[in-house]
Amino acid sequence: MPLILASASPRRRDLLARIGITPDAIDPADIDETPLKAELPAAHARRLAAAKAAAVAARHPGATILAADTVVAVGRRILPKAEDAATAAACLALLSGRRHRVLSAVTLVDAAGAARHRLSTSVVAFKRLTDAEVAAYLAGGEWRGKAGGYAIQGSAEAFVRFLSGSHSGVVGLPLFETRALLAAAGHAAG
Ligand SMILES: Cc1cn([C@H]2C[C@H](O)[C@@H](COP(=O)(O)OP(=O)(O)OP(=O)(O)O)O2)c(=O)[nH]c1=O
Repeated sequence: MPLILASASPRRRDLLARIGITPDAIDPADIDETPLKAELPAAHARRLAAAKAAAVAARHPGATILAADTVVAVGRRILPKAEDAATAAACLALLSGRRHRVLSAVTLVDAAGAARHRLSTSVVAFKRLTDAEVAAYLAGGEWRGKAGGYAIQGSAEAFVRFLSGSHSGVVGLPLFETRALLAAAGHAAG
């Protein structure tokens, strides 16, 4: 049965390829990603992954749909996706010298329309960032479109003093959880 990746993120496509899965189609959900009032980070990631999968499933009856959502959180606070340098700078100021969580929720809707969910939680600790490090990182542009204003798959990995959890989950698609969901729906991963 066809597999649809409900994501505009090229990182998610590349991560899937690492376990030998090429989706038959890519159909981004394009839903409203605004957090609800007082919504906690894990609930937010779960809700958005489920909503992306449901929106795309409605367009592809009988297909398997895979969707994910990644959230960077400091305590109960959800950091924005950085679309401009000022937002990225504010995120980096918050992350400098402390630990944060990265929550990646994955939803798979099977051919019969049943949804299954998994959540990956990672803890990441950044070094204390100097003004020069922040300025250089902002100039590099890797933060654009990234939750929390950084991409661990790029130069920001050099800021990471400690990581516990799932590296692929921080990048956007936790491969352990994704493989389990795909296998349960009859899609063999490498
Ligand atoms: C923390 C972190 C996030 N990110 C990215 C992954 C996601 O693309 C993005 C979080 O936004 P998401 O809303 O999870 O995903 P998206 O809007 O890019 O794509 P779609 O909703 O269509 O699936 O941040 C990294 O690439 N590296 C990182 O280290």
